[in-house]
Amino acid sequence: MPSRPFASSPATAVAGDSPPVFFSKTKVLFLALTISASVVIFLSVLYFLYHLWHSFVHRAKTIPFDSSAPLKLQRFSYKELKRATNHFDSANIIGKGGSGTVFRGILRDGKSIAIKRLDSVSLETEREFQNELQILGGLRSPFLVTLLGYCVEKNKRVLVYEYMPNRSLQESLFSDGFSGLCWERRFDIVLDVARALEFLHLGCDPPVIHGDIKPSNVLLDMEQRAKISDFGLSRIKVEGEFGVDLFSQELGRSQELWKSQDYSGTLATETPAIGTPVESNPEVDFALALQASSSSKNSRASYNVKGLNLNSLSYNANISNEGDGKLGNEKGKEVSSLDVNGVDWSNRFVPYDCGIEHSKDLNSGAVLSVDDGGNAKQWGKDWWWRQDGSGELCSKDYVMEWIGSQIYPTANPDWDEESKNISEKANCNCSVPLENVNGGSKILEFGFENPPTELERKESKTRNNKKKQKKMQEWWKEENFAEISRKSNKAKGIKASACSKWNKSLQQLSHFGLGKQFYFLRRKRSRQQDPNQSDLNREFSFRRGWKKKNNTQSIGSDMCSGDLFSRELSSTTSMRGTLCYVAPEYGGCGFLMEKADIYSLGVLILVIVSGRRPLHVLASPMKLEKANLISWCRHLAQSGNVLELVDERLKDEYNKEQASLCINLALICLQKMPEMRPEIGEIVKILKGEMEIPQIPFEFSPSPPSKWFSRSRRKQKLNQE
Ligand SMILES: Nc1ncnc2c1ncn2[C@@H]1O[C@H](COP(=O)(O)OP(=O)(O)OP(=O)(O)O)[C@@H](O)[C@H]1O
Repeated sequence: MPSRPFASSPATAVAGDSPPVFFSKTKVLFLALTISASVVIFLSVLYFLYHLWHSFVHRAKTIPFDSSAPLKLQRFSYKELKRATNHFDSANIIGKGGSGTVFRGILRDGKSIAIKRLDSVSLETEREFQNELQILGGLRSPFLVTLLGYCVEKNKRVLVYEYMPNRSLQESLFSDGFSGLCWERRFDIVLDVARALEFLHLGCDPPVIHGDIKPSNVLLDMEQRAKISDFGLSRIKVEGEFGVDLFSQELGRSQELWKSQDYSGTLATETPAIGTPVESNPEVDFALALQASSSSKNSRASYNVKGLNLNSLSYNANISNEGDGKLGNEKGKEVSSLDVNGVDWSNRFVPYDCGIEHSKDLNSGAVLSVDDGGNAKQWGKDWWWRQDGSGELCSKDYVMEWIGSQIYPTANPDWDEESKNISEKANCNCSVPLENVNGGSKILEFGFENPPTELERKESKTRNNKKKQKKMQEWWKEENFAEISRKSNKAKGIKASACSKWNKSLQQLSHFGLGKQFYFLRRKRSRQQDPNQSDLNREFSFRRGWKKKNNTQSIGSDMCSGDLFSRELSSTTSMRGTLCYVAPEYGGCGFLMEKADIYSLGVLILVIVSGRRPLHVLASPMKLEKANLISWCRHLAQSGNVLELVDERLKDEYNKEQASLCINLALICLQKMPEMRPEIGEIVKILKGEMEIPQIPFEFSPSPPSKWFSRSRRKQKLNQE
């Protein structure tokens, strides 16, 4: 049987029948496809690699806030911290700030820690607590104090830091017990602080603005290298050029609500004390204050702050419901989350045990829109604009009034003839604070918080002090005539706004009486709150408002705060920063920008080099020209003798070249126009000797009366204005 021939396969048939052209066409097509696919793949890989490289390069430069990452901070129990500090024994107190007391503690493993226990839970402290956790908690740098953890239990708020054995620069420079710092250390500290700011401004993405650079926030480690701390007032620069903080918007708003609804409770409900009396404040920054008062108003640029998820209303309401200010017991609720430019803060919350509930409305993407022309009634708008000076007086005004009240109604022991001799002795040490010179009680006369009693007034009369006071008043009035008229017009304008009791009171008074009025208003208010509490036992902090004076003398800033006034100019919704260190353009009314930190750095450099406080009123009026460190420095720069500013305690043991570099650099940082101040990167380079220092500008600020600032010249200046 013949075998069945194999049927030819179609392929064979095709191969056999088709012309070779078909084959070549397919081949070409196949080849083309392969090549183009490979090219696409190659390009994609190339693109991917480029992206990888690009992000790697960027990552190397900055530390992005990984907002989605939960905080890697240890949560301590209150019990644990209590044990570490021996029941918060006063013997373990290492410092006291505006918001709380700092204790030294030792953990079970023997590690030393610093524990900051907030005095009370108010909206202010809450904001600062959160700021500290969310900003400092997310940053690691050898130039920043490390935040190790926190404790949140009921109404207790505690922050745990690495322990800095040499405490603060404030103590090293001004405390009697400290031997002082040699020049090399001082220069290193200047460089360390500059590098810390370099890290915050340039090394972080988005940049962080510290907002409160001052000696008590510069802590020293074992080797006396500096690290900066206290991020309670810091801001993350998130939107365009404006520094926006995480909490002030909502808390500012909440505070308004809180005040208006007059909640009762154990939580501090005090209005942020603005322009209220200062208990023991021996120092006044004339030049800065006047300079601040004369600087132009902040611009009212329109902008948006998007996606601010606010639940402080519910937070607020929750507190109010509780009545006693205690917070409930719900777990894992966030205090707030902020979504700005894609930055989602929702995961960066402190897991609270307390009943802080989400507000559905607010968390469903509420948008805070700040637009000058717009009519949007979103959250925070009222607060924002009030802060900008459209309704309430801003810190500049308060500073003016404060100075007026200082010169006008009080007997100032600093200008006392009799105290001259004592202080002259004290002047040997150029940084002897006033309280050391005159004794603690005398300070009360100087301060704003404690106007002189009848007895003190009589005493001051017998000392024939009036003449000098009058002289000062005249000088001050003359110096600020234009400003006063402007302000009184403004006060009339405020009448219409009917903003608050404060403003109503303001318009009824002449400018010089305002300080006094603040005092009485405040006094009345505090008595209403606690009739048994003596005003003398309280002290004023701009940051915290009135607070009870702690009898325990700690080594901290309270104790050595000769610059009591420079201690705190608030973290209230309308005033932030520390007077004498705060930039004039900011002054609590403007937007916190990097250049505000640069200004504070300028003041700090002068303080470090001179070993003096920014404002150091000595006992003789003749010394007033030296009272204001900044204006004295400017004066010395004009006469080409900046080295006179160097701390006398250093004798001749300092590097003259470095010292004049520091002073000149400080002068550049202290320019009124923020744009004229150098960037932090340049400052670091200048300090390292990698860049030439720019030419020193001469920027004059109003100065106290002295031989070198004649009356005719002042009048001329006024006319020019
Ligand atoms: N980590 C720390 N290690 C050692 N001492 C510390 C530490 N943190 C704070 N202190 C001390 O406690 C003092 C008070 O610090 P705190 O930050 O509470 O207040 P402040 O900066 O003086 O004022 P404010 O908080 O009102 O700005 C500091 O001046 C310092 O002496």
